Amino acid sequence: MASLSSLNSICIDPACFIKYQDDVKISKPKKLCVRASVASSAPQSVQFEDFKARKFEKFRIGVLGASGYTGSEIIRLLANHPNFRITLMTADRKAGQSIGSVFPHLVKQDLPDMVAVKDADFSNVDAVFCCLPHGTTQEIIKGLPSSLKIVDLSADFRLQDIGEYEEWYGQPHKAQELQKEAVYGLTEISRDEIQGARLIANPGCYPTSIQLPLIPLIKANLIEVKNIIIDSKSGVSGAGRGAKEANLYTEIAEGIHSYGVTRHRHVPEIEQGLSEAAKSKVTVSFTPHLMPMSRGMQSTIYVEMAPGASTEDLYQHLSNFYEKEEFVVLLKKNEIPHTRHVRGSNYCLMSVFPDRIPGRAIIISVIDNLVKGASGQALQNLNLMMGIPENTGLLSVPLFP
Ligand SMILES: NC(=O)C1=CN([C@@H]2O[C@H](COP(=O)(O)OP(=O)(O)OC[C@H]3O[C@@H](n4cnc5c(N)ncnc54)[C@H](OP(=O)(O)O)[C@@H]3O)[C@@H](O)[C@H]2O)C=CC1
Ligand SMILES: CC(=O)N[C@@H](CCC(=O)OP(=O)(O)O)C(=O)O
Repeated sequence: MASLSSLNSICIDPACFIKYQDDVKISKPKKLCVRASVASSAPQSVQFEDFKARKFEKFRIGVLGASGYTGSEIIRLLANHPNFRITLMTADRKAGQSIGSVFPHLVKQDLPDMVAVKDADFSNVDAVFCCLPHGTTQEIIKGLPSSLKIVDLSADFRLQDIGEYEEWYGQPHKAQELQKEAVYGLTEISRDEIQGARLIANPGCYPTSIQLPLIPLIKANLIEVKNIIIDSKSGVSGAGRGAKEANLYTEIAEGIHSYGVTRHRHVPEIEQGLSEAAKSKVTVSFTPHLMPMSRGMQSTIYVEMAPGASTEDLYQHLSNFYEKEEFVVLLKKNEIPHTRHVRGSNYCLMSVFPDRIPGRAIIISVIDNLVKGASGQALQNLNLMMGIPENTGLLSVPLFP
C-alpha cells in the first residue's frame, strides 16, 4: 500500500465515502477506499481503524480568526468532520489563549491554542478558512503560501471590479492579482468553478439569501430586472463579536431598525450576481434591518414578473432548479419560511407568493447567517475543492425550538 503520510493530498472516492458514512451510522465500519493521488492512481484499500487512528490522513485545516463568530462556527461544524482536522488557529487580541477559554462551548475540542497570524506556521496546513475583517484579509492572504487552498469569508475578493470595491469599502484594494483568481462561492450556482478553485470569495449573508432565489428566475427570464425591492432582516451575530455600542443589548432588544439605507456595502455584490445572470446591468432597492435575535436572516423580495409569466411558473422553475439540492428547499405553496426553522443548519428555505397587485410576486427566503450565510457555505465549498462529498459535516438538522 502507498504511504499515505507522504501525500500532499488524498482524494476519497465519493461512492466509498458515502458507504463509510452509512457504516458509521448503522453498523461497525468495515473499510474505506482511498485513492492516493500522488503515489498511485490505483484505488487502495485501508482498514477503517487505520484511517481513524492516523490523524495525518485527514486534510489539515487552519482557521484564521478562530476567536470570532464565523471562526467558532467553523470549529463547531468541523468537530464531526471525518476528513478535516484543525491544526492551526489564529486570533488577534486573543492570541495565546485556548479556544475553551474564549468559547466555553468548545472546551472539549482537542485543538491547538490560538496564535497571532504573524507567528503562524503554515507548513502543517493544507487549507484555510479566513474569518477576518475585510481589509485585513487581503494583506494576510497575499502573504500565505501559494500551495494553500483558501476560503475567504470576508468581502475582500467578492467584487470583480476593483474600482467598485474601493468605492464601497472606502479603501484601496491591496491584492489585485489575487482578485482575478478568486471564484465567487455561491455553491449551488457555481459548483463547477468552485471545484477547481484555489481561492474562494465566500458570499455575504444578505447576498446569499437574495441571490439563491433570484438568479435562477432571472436566468429563465421569468422576472423583470427592474423594480426589484429587497427588505432583509438579520440577527446581531451578523455584525461580528467585536464590541460596538450600536450592538449593545439595550440598543437591540425590544425593537427593530433599518441601517445602511441606500448605501449598504452588499448592494454591489447583489447587483454583480444578478447582472451576471441577466447579462445586463441590474440595480436593486435594498434595505437591511437589525432584529433582536442572535442568528437568522430573512429576505423578503418584491418582483415584477415578465410578461406572460405567473407565480406558478416561478414556483415550478425554482422547484425544478433546486429539486436535487440538499440545502436549498422550496417550501410547499402557501408555507411561510421561519428563521427558527434553519437555526444552526446549512439550509435555505424559500417560498413564492402571488402579490395582490397583478403581475407581481413576493419571494421569501431564510438562512442562518452564520451557517449558509457564512461558515456552512464555506465548508460546503472547501468540501468541493478537496474532492469530498459536498454535504460532509453539514448534515445536522436545525435546532428547534
Ligand atoms: N458574522 C456573520 O454573520 C458573517 C460574517 N462574514 C464575514 O466574515 C468575517 C469574520 O466575521 P465574524 O466572525 O463575524 O467577525 P468577528 O469580529 O466575530 O471575528 C473577527 C476575527 O478576526 C480576528 N481579527 C480581528 N482583527 C484582526 C487583525 N487585524 N489581524 C488578525 N486577526 C484579526 C479577531 O481576533 P480577536 O477576537 O482576537 O480580536 C477574530 O478572531 C468578516 O469579514 C465578516 O464580514 C460573512 C458572512 C456572515
Ligand atoms: C447585522 C450586520 O451588521 N451584518 C453585517 C453583514 C454580515 C456579512 O455578511 O458581512 P460581510 O459582507 O462583511 O461578510 C453588515 O450589515 O455589515
